[in-house]
Amino acid sequence: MGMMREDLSRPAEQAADGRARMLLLSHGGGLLSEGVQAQLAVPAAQLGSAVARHFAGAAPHARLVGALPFDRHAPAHLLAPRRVHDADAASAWLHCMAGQAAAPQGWSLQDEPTRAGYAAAVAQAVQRLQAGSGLHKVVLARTLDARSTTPISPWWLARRLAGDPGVLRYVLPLPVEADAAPAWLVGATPELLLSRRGAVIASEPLAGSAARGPDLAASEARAAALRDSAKDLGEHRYVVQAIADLLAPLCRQLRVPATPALHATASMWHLGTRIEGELKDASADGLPLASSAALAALLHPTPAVCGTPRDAAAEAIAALETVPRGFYAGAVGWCDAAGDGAWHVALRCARVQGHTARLFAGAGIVADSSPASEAAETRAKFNAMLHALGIAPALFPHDR
Ligand SMILES: C=C(O[C@@H]1C=C(C(=O)O)C=C[C@H]1O)C(=O)O
Repeated sequence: MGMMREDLSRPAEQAADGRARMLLLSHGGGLLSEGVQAQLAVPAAQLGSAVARHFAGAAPHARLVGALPFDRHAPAHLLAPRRVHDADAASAWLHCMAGQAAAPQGWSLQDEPTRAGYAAAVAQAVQRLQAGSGLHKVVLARTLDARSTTPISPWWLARRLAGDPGVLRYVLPLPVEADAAPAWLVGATPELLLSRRGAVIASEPLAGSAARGPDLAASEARAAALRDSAKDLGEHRYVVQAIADLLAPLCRQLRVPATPALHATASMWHLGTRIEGELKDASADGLPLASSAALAALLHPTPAVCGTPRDAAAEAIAALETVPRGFYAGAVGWCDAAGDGAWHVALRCARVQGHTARLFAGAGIVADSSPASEAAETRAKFNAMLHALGIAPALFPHDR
């Protein structure tokens, strides 16, 4: 079912606007892909076998790059690039492309839902969670459309997101309708879904959050409160448990720390747990180890972005959210023919198309969540992107 499609756009055009380039860049490394040789557009459940079939007989360094959408049942957007460049080349390309773009200006902002609308959706979720119907956690997101009077370059935006050692930046060209303007998902995510190198795997889920902010003492106090918060520790535990339950049967050993650590980005505190394991040697049975893409598709979406249990939470999201997530809260990454690779949760991002950047932010809701605090948390999660876009906080729609 590995659907192979030839890319029909002209290479010269691709080179000029960067449409067929995907970028991943973190403190530890990165890549820049170029061109499209083939595409894999299957849903998560079929991804492992489609990736294995795609790589049958390929050289070990051959790679797939791309993303899984939030919806497990929607097709992934994976590409076999013509070339893959290293982190230095990726960085140089970003610098060059960003340098050719002007800073967007003349912003107008529109939130959907409004803060009050979001708080109302959280209140409805809390009712469902308290009703004892078996739903334990659901992650609800909201969006903010930032419109500029001038075009927004995804490369300019990705360069503006530099400087935070706790995140991985990404620029992902998105599939669009034939006559639509090109679109990208651009972001800086702190969350590792799954990495695999040989038999060694790691996942570092985050859940439970607080804003950092400029006042150091207040920020430290919020971090200390987060570490002790029963509500946040509970919210976090669902994620760790779900990942451990899915990985344990595949591993000969799996280390799951009993308590989370504090994880910082430039604007947020999170509770994070680094899970590490070693895959069972399945090759004795003549089976290859599950690829990083197959493992990412198995875990996705975790309760950090969807909820617990997964299907009931996805249903609640479909009922309570008004804007489709698309690739927000999906997974971005790469996998090579040996199965190694890394996949990150597509958070702290904007869908950039023409003059518009649609920002997304969500928060995990549990039975004792407060609608006002969850609205404030999502507002804080917009900050990194608002700052990168050069949008003054005062422009943010007033609380309604
Ligand atoms: C959903 C988002 O973040 C996720 C939700 C978190 C939480 O509920 O505390 C924390 C980190 C992420 O796993 C987002 O940034 O949009």
